[in-house]
Order: sequence, then structure tokens, then C-alpha cells
Amino acid sequence: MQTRLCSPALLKRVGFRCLSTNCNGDFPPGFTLFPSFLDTHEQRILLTAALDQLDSLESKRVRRFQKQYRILHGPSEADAFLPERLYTFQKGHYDNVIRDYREMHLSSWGESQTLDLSRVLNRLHTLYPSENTQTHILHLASEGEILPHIDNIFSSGRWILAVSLGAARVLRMEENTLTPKKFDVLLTSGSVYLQRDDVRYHWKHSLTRPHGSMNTVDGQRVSIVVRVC
Ligand SMILES: O=C(O)CCC(=O)C(=O)O
Ligand SMILES: [Fe+2]
Repeated sequence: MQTRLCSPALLKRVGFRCLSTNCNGDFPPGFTLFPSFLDTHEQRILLTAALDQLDSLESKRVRRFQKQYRILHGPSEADAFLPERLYTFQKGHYDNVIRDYREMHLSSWGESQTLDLSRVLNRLHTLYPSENTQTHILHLASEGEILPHIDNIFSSGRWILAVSLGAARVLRMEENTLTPKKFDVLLTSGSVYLQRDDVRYHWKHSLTRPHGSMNTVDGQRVSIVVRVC
């Protein structure tokens, strides 16, 4: 089990940066980060399954181009992602919060649910209560980002968990007050974060590219977001 509790030293190593003088280097109650919850093998299994799900929504024409690319280039050990031109990214979300993305609500993993994937999903289940949940897959292009928002309070309940896969992004958490506390977290592949209660309802979250400041490269990112209903 690779779950680790987050000491300030560890958070600093994985990119935690406290932006507020009254934040004391700790996360507020209600925010938890598991910096390297999934190992590289588990990440690959989950990422491949998530991309398969999203690809199943692509047009026949795009799927044909993807297939041709795979025949020509073979499977890549290094990268589960195809070049971005082989995906249909949307420019803007209906409320304009998310830019350059593909997304879907997942009702079941269907045929992707191999024994290996079940093991990964079972490990993730250890992180959250077994209540009614809804799962969402979000794929950001390398230019993709998410502007500050609080998830619709009528659409989901008191906690939100997200698994990050692929290129790193900076998550900024910012209290929704006149003098907000803020902090940044570098979400590397295999990390999981959980927003609960006060943080879920009263802090805005946004995702930006790391802009080279944290030794990371630009690239595509997939998240699996699980919300309690
Ligand atoms: O991908 C993430 O980590 C967060 C996604 C998000 O904020 C959303 O879908 O509302
Ligand atoms: Fe959100």
C-alpha cells in the first residue's frame, strides 16, 4: 500500500506551495493529497482504460485514423496518449470553465474492466466511503486548463475525489471569501486528491499548466473524478 500521509516536507517535495501567510504549510481540513497513490503500472492500466472509454465516443472517421496510426506506429511503451490531432477536443465547456478537453460520464467500465483494472479500482475505493457515486473522465489537451470554480452543489454531494494521469498540472485551491486563503498543489501522475465538506463547498479550484517552474513538461492529462451523489 503506497498511501502516505502528507508531512509538510513531503508536500514541499511534490510541489506543495502555500500562498497564504496564515496557512501554516498545512492543508485545510477537508483537503487530502495522496502524492503517489498509483504506481506506474497501475497508472498505465487506468489511463489506457479511460482513453478507451473516451475513444468509444469518437466518430467512426476519427477511430479509423486512430487505428491506422496504431498499425503504423505500434504500441508506445512511453506514452499511452496518441497525438492530439487524433482526438476531438472541445474548445470550451458549456459554462466556459474547462478549455480544450474531452469528457464523459462513465456508467460502467464495461469490457475494459479486466482483473488488473478491478485491482486498481479496488485500491481507489479504499480512499472514499462506499456511498452512491458518479464517475467522470476528463481529458485535457496539452493547452487544456480549468478556470476557478466550485462544482455545482445541486449535481453532487459533499466530497469529490480526482485521480491524475499523464502530464502534471497545478491545482490551485482558493477560499471563496474576500480575503481568501490559497494554496497550490502539483498534481503528478498517479496522485489522488480529495475535497470534502467545507473545502468542497467553499473553496474554488482551478488547474493550470506548470509553466516549467516545477521541472515538468507540458502534455495531455486525464483525470478520473469520482463524486458522491
Ligand atoms: O480534473 C480535475 O482534477 C478536476 C476536474 C474538475 O474540476 C471538474 O470536472 O469539475
Ligand atoms: Fe471541478
